[in-house]
Amino acid sequence: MHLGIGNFTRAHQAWYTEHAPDADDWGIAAFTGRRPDTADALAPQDGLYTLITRNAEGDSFEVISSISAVHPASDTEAFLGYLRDPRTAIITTTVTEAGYMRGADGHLALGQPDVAADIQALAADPTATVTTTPGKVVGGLLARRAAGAGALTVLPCDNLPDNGPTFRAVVEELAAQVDPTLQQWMEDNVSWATSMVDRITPATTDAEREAVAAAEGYDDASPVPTEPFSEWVVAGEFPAGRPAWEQAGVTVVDDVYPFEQRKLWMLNGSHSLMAYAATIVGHETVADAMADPTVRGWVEDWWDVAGAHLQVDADDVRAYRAALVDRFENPRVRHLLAQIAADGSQKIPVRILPALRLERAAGRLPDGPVRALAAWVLHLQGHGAPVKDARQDDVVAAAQGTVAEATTRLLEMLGADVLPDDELIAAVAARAEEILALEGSATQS
Ligand SMILES: NC(=O)c1ccc[n+]([C@@H]2O[C@H](COP(=O)([O-])OP(=O)(O)OC[C@H]3O[C@@H](n4cnc5c(N)ncnc54)[C@H](O)[C@@H]3O)[C@@H](O)[C@H]2O)c1
Ligand SMILES: O=P(O)(O)OC[C@@H](O)[C@@H](O)[C@H](O)[C@H](O)CO
Repeated sequence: MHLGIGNFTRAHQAWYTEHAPDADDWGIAAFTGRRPDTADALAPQDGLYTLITRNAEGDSFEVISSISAVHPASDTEAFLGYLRDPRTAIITTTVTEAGYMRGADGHLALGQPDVAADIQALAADPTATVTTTPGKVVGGLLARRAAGAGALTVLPCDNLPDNGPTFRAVVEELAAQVDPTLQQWMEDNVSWATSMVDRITPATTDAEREAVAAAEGYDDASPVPTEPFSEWVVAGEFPAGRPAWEQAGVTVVDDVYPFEQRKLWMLNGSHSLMAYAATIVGHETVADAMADPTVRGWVEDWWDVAGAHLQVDADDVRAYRAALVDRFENPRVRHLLAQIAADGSQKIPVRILPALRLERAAGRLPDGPVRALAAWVLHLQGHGAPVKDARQDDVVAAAQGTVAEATTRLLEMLGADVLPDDELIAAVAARAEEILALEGSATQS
């Protein structure tokens, strides 16, 4: 089962499952996370869609058939039905960082209205329709326990550090409010796996639909564009089995952390930096931003800092960084910075602030992470990409006033992995001024 079908899972988990040698034994029953769009588009195509791999030299097209059913998020009957079936072995998720429903303290946001409503609904009726992902999983596991359908694995595939334990914590916290007896059953029956996922997968536009029609001669309402590179690193137990993913290129390890830290800081960190800073300068896509020597210099500044703290050897960091340049410069992957900019309140704390905290602890204040933070503050003040955030009202309110005031409030609000101090605040304000001096310059040339 997959929760949160969108473009990424169709370029990644579904692609690995398609290419596993035992693919015929497996199928993915996918649910959208909130809106029914993807289910509406894919159901008439029997879950089939075209994956467009965009090489610098041209496109290749592949029909993916590993998604055997697609349901809207609201289809509770189907959802519980799969979990009552012992053949369901794995729940994967791509519900975005915001979908984990965590508060600033990292725990389940119990006061959040959707979370509170799910707890109330499940306590009254364990088969109730609920809307948050932790709520759905608790309802699903209650149904699985009642059906005696046995063990399974939960395998999150979102860009979050420690996504397995993180997801486990919010599910257990919600379960404790609904039915504390589920805890022991989960301990005996649920394996929480962790994964690092990587494949740059932009949103679909009409250009992709037209490309499929022109090259392949059929209409696909929902093709997925992606890059040639793909990586999936997985740790965990699969008591009910899994596709032979390792034969399709998945790396199975005991500890995902070094892979995840490298990817979240180097790739996603520089993505966030560009999403805020380069949209202020006037760029629209990652490739445009990378072609601007000033922005490229900002990215290199960030990589110098982030790379120095990774738990992988220096040669590996160099190779990863060189590969990222090629991936970001791929002219055929049109990855909109505005898409990456969403939900900074969930991303900045895991992509940028850990390296900044390490630098502050060592008495340093390097430009790379300070500039990324400054650019996010400016973004929240209305510069560059439009603000779209799971904590929209809170972050926009906190960002009022001067950059110094805004930065202080935002760092305090984020739970202070990095505490605001005078020197840091002055540095953020100085980097912000430099970025603002270039506002709109790319669109004026
Ligand atoms: N696109 C990429 O390049 C990429 C690469 C690696 C990892 N990811 C991970 O996959 C996630 C989804 O990316 P995508 O490109 O498929 O996006 P998408 O917009 O195509 O799909 C997002 C899915 O998440 C659901 N969703 C959104 N907010 C939710 C919420 N608050 N609660 C529950 N469900 C919610 C949506 O309904 C949809 O089903 C990302 O947030 C990221 O964590 C994406
Ligand atoms: O998908 P998000 O919103 O978590 O982050 C936006 C991008 O940084 C991200 O999608 C990358 O393209 C991806 O993580 C590459 O594997």
